Amino acid sequence: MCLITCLSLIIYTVYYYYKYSKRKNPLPGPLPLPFIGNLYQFGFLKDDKEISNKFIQELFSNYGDIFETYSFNERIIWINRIDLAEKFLCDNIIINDNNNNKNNENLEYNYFYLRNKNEIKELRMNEMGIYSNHEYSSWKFNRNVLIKCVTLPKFLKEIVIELQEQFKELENYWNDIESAKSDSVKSDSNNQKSNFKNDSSTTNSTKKVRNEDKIIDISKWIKCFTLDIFLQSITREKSFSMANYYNQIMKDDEENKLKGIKPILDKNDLFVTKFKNSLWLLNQFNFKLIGLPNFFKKFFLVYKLYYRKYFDDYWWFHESLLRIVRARRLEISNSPKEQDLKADMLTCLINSGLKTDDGRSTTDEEIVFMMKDYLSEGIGTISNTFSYIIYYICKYPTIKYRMIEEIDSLYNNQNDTFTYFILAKLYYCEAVIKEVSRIHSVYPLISRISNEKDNIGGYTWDNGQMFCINLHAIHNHKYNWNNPEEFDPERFLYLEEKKAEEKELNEKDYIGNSFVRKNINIKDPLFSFGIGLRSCPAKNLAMIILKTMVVMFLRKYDVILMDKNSELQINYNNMLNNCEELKVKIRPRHNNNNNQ
Ligand code: HEM
Repeated sequence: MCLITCLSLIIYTVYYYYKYSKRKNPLPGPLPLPFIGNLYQFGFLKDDKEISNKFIQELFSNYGDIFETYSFNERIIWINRIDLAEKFLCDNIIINDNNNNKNNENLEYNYFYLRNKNEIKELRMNEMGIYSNHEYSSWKFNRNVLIKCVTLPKFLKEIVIELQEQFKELENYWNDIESAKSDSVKSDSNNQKSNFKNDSSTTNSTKKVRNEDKIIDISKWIKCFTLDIFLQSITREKSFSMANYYNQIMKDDEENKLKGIKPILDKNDLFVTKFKNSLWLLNQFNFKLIGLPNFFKKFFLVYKLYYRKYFDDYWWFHESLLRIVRARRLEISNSPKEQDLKADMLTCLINSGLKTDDGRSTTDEEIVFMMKDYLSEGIGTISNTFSYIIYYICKYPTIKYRMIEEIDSLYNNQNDTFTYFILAKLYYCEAVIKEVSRIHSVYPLISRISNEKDNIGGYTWDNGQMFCINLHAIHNHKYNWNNPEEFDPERFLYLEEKKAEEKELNEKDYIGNSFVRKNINIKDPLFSFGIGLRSCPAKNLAMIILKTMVVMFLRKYDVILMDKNSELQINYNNMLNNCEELKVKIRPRHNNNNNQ
């Protein structure tokens, strides 16, 4: 028996490498192993945290602009230069219909699919929502509803106000946590005090300022802050992630800990845990199990048992959202017509889906899947981008002070609530956000599957070929950018000013500037929000949220890194480059008399 098994394995291995040597369009890349391909190098068999985006970037340095890897038996072609990815940029639909007959049933769209279709049916993620949806008409319908919501001026106005309310809560927690110990301030101030710009309060009382310094892990606070704002907008109930985190920090301080609301905090914690587990499960199917035959996903008992807990949490979370949608729908239908409804995300999703261009309304289930998209796509991207912004402006204080200057010139009073209209004037802050997104992609990789035979990178590929587009490599490639390793927001300032001046982009204007155009038909050189048909439908909303957060923070606080030589601590997890820790010292600026 043993001999037969060994013999079969040897025969399979020989056959595997024979087929590998005869593959169409051989490209450079690491040698795959039978059954698992290159997954052992991607850390598949280890803990999630060890999957390294760094490894992918190393492959790029070793194998160049186009290379290949294997996930189980699925061959993946990696694209690392923008001209090779030009076909994916198209946001028009390529119709594969021989009779040129616009019959919906016969339409096929190239590069519409992000992954293979063989994800587990049980999760229903291939037919609902946006991100994982494989059904074109359902995807388009849902995407349009979401776009309608996230571009509604009423929604945008409200979210900017909500952010400011929430920020006040965050500040209250910051005020309550122990001020930086004078010892640490003293030793630290020797090295770093000069980094804090001399604001008026520094001269008033050094002692007072010292006591107001706070040492915080801003990446953790901002994750909780974003979680709260998104959960609140989707559930219409107060969420308590910041409160929970505060209690965690104050665990030894019984006096200051929040105790009265413990049952509420526990309820929130349970909800967040279920949400995180269902997100984890989605990502397993979307990305980790690419290439695993569906047979194993469906029938492999150990596999099913291993994931059981996550399946249960997935459906627990789903049912909870469903109950929330039904209750809100009822509330809306019972409210008087003349009543002005709040513009939270849930209300907008329900209302925008009531009468759509397609002449049908969204079902409760569809709304639940969109809510999940909103949460899963919004929270990590926003919070991590904000942490990177803080990191880079600490590394480049002159840039930080120029942002502060721009903010101060627009907002006289630190305590006034501001509207979202004024955010459009923050050209420099926007340029900084874009430069941070370029140099450090929070979402470094995206994937596409061809639906028809096509030529990419000078090779002809059959339909069903999977491509991975390395946004991080594209954003840092010498082919497109002058001195890509330099952190230089000016390159985007130029684009923004040009945009404002001319309204329409004139491609020639970019030649010779920071973005080097090589006859590529690209309107915007930054791809942090993805590429083409499936690009992020909420990029405007994301920019509004990020700018609001930057204004709220910088008009009140100055910030420095605890360790000015520290590197960003990043883990590639759930498709995102997650900032694990960012210890900073913050100091109220007090440069406004109204704030005293
Ligand atoms: C800084 C913030 C954000 C970044 C960097 C970002 C980036 C991205 C990227 C790279 C993609 C994949 C696109 C592709 O495959 O080509 C994507 C898709 C998506 N994003 Fe965002 N995103 C951000 C914020 C948000 C927010 C706040 C939402 C909430 C509504 C959102 C909702 C989505 C959805 C639903 C998709 C799937 C689109 C589709 O498949 O059609 N994103 N995003």
